[in-house]
Amino acid sequence: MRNDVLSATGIDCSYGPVQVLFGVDLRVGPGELVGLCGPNGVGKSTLLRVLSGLHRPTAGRVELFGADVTGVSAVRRVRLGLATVVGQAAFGSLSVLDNLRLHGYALRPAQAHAGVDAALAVFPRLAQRAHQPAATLSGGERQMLVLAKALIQRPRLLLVDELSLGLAPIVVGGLLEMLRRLNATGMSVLVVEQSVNVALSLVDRICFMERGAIAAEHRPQDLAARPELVRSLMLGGHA
Ligand SMILES: Nc1ncnc2c1ncn2[C@@H]1O[C@H](COP(=O)(O)OP(=O)(O)OP(=O)(O)O)[C@@H](O)[C@H]1O
Repeated sequence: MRNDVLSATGIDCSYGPVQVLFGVDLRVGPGELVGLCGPNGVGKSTLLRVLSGLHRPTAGRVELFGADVTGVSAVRRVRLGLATVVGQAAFGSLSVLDNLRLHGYALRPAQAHAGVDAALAVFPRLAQRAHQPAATLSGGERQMLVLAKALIQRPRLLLVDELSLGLAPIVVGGLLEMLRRLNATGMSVLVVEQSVNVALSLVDRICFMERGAIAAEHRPQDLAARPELVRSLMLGGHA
């Protein structure tokens, strides 16, 4: 579809001789918040790596904002408006502010400055800790820092891998609220989530992977009264 912000069609992907993605089709529309769930090892993170340009598919096509980016580098995808949030990596001995500044290195100074200010405005908690070494942040604050870094580039599409991993529910609740607010500003978001309950509380549409492909797609409201279906989709083997 022409106005999709992200469209992946027929994606195959392998690690050496082992194929892990089999003809994946996935799309994210403008302003949509889409979840990607499924059992461990089904290929969710691999798909995210393919979408962000970190791993080359063996077949298929990836389009971002209507442009074919299948063979395009991760850096050029960032320039087109894509940001990816994976893990909680930060330079522990550097301050929160320096971590953010470092992330804006590829931007013009004025742009980087404005990007850092905008990111800190989204996360006042980080602004309070701007001069603290990143190593002293809590898990939730570190997750805020990786989200804030992604925001510096002012992305139009945000890919998030495992936002809730290892975090207390109250911390996750705060991060979800942040994602909702960013989405409300018009930013499209694709989240890979291990917790189906977290995903269901957040997204407009949820895609379930099974055996390296998208096996089902639902609106959260359609799943509210179908816990058995949700369980089988999360365990795999339903298709
Ligand atoms: N760098 C790699 N080299 C070889 N195989 C890999 C590599 N990364 C992942 N795999 C394999 O590819 C398959 C898909 O892994 P992937 O991490 O994409 O799944 P996932 O759905 O994100 O899993 P999880 O929910 O546990 O993070 C798994 O069988 C995994 O062992």
